[in-house]
Amino acid sequence: MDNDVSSDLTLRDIPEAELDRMLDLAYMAFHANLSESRRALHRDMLSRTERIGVYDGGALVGVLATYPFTFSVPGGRLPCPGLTYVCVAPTHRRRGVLTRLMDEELRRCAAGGRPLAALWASESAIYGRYGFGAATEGVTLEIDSRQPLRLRIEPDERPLRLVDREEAPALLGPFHDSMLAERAGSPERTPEWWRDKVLAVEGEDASMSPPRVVVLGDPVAGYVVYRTRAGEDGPGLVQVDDLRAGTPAVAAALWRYLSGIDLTARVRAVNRPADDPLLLFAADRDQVRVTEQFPALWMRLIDVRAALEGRSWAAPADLVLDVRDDRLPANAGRHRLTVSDGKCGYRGTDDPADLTLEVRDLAAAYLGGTRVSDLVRAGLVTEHTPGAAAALDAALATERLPHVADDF
Ligand SMILES: CC(=O)SCCNC(=O)CCNC(=O)[C@H](O)C(C)(C)COP(=O)(O)OP(=O)(O)OC[C@H]1O[C@@H](n2cnc3c(N)ncnc32)[C@H](O)[C@@H]1OP(=O)(O)O
Repeated sequence: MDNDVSSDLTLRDIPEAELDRMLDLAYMAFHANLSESRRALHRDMLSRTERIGVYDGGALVGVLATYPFTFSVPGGRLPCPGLTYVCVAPTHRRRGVLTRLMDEELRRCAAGGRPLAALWASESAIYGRYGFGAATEGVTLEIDSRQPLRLRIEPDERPLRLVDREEAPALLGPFHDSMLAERAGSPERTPEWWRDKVLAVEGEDASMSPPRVVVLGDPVAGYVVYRTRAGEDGPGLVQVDDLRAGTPAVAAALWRYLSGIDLTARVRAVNRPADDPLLLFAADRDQVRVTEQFPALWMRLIDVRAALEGRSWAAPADLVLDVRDDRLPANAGRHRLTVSDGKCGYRGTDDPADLTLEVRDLAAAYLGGTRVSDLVRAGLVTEHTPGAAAALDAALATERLPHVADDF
């Protein structure tokens, strides 16, 4: 694809002075028409990113930015840039501009010693070719709250309290951080991320209220960030942006609170883990429905060895993986994965492979969200040694499904 880019296109860093041009391009590509205050917020957030652009003469025609995230992986955390604002001018689409940006970004990640990269895709067809696999899934849950939420467990009866937006990051940050160990797949949140993203007064959907923050327990045992919208002719909607609870009883108390808010008849949590305990402790599954299921975080193993050695492992294994990686050939070829005492080693070998797989499929399985044996059954991974996929699954297994609540 690189050859398709005409020679007068150049790639370089986007300076801060050009943030408005970058936003103009992004709003055009995403068909957005945003308020001045929202634009100012985006400008501020973009100023904290690394940015690369493709220019046609003086015109900016393609952009890509990265947030400097650290992500939870099983048993630890690893540097993992979050790719965002990926867009190409409609006049320059399908000429290899994205490929050029992406190859440069992957090269920078590798040179900078970043073992992983992650993104949310606007369309699922785009990023597999660059070695990204869908590593976490989200589900949308809807509660019919015209009736009180019926539960099979006793909710925590401690009082709930509303917290100011300004106080929330300092109060919730340490609790949120401590919960990251429970599930892989989430970025650590800085105070700026809380302020500008999670708790932005004007959210992505301008029809929703500012965020409300409700906390249970002191010290914090659980919290919810939600927004509401009045109904046109009837009861309105409660939209849950973020809910975390230390125990099932605390989760039950928060869901019951949300379901009881006056003048609303529906609670919608757009992005929850597929193994959300609410689906089990709801007494009436007709009252709580899964209305959508979607790939959430797309992950790229930039340095397969560092990524594998940087997570913890659930069962011993001794397997030769033959990894295919066209874009970062340092990852390609046969490697022996040996796991003992929860740690793995990964070294090049000439021994025959037990499994042959593309790096995008290894990324899908990396956080424990996709089973390698399912990928074998789907014809995507080749199992040369019977039982090898099951052995790798046992080693990769995590107690809970990975999940990311933060989109970016
Ligand atoms: C992390 C994020 O920010 S996600 C947001 C992504 N951005 C958007 O959706 C905004 C609107 N879309 C765009 O700006 C552009 O169409 C982009 C960025 C998706 C693609 O940019 P382009 O420069 O056109 O991509 P490029 O020409 O490098 O395409 C490379 C390959 O991907 C394919 N491809 C690109 N976009 C898509 C797509 N949306 N769906 C399916 N295939 C696609 C191309 O056909 C091409 O395939 P080939 O190598 O087999 O020929």
